[in-house]
Amino acid sequence: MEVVILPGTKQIGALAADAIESLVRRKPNAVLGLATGSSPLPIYDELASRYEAGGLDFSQAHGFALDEYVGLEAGHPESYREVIRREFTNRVNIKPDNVHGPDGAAEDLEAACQAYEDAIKAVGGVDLQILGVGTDGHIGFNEPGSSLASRTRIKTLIEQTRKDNARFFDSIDDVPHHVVTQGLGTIMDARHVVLVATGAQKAQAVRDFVEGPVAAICAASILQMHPHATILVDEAAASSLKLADYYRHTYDNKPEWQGL
Ligand SMILES: N[C@@H]1[C@@H](O)[C@H](O)[C@@H](COP(=O)(O)O)O[C@@H]1O
Repeated sequence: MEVVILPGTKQIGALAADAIESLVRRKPNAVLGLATGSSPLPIYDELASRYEAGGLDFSQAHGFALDEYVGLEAGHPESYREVIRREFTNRVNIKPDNVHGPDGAAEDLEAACQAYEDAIKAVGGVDLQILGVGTDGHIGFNEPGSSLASRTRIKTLIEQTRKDNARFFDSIDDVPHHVVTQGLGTIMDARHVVLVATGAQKAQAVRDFVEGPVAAICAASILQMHPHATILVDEAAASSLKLADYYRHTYDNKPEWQGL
């Protein structure tokens, strides 16, 4: 796990975009794992401006969303399918048919979750998975207690997550209780994961998953077992890390050829 402490969201967006740009240049049909929430927005903004400036081509790339609410009608502006479209895929030249999300409106959710796993496998798996983290340490919608080996499935949201996400809805009553999410096992299959956390409200979760034990009570801690996990944090989100100085020293002295 590599922890990179950066001054702010602009630098975080640029560094993550560098990793995605070099992947897409190396492998034009790269498979990107796309996350919602506010944390990845600087990455999407940066990728959209690099695309507009010319030279960054997503025409052969694929995108797979992490998760989705259950029970929102198709086209609901806060369904993650719409959010991903609005915040990222509509702003670059990725083909709409190449962008997928778990189907939270399916009649048979279990079959839809299996079909999603199959679709990811069919394109060869995710090359780079973008992640945020919830205040309770969830990634995707893998709430505390999620099996560390879980696959795409239905989950029930913890009240705190519904409160955290209520800002996107008219009221907390409109936030669904159920979601479908890639499992921790699914996320762990991605070849590179890049997690972004910013702001003091994430400091505890960051400390728990980076420096605490690997445990289902803090789902993101499974990333300690990932061979290529990059954690991009601002100073506020890094403020509770015991080894912050070591992470800074390591990154400052990193050989350039290593990349992210
Ligand atoms: N399912 C999403 C997560 O993928 C995201 O990481 C989390 C944090 O969001 P934010 O980045 O807005 O804090 O929110 C939601 O619960």
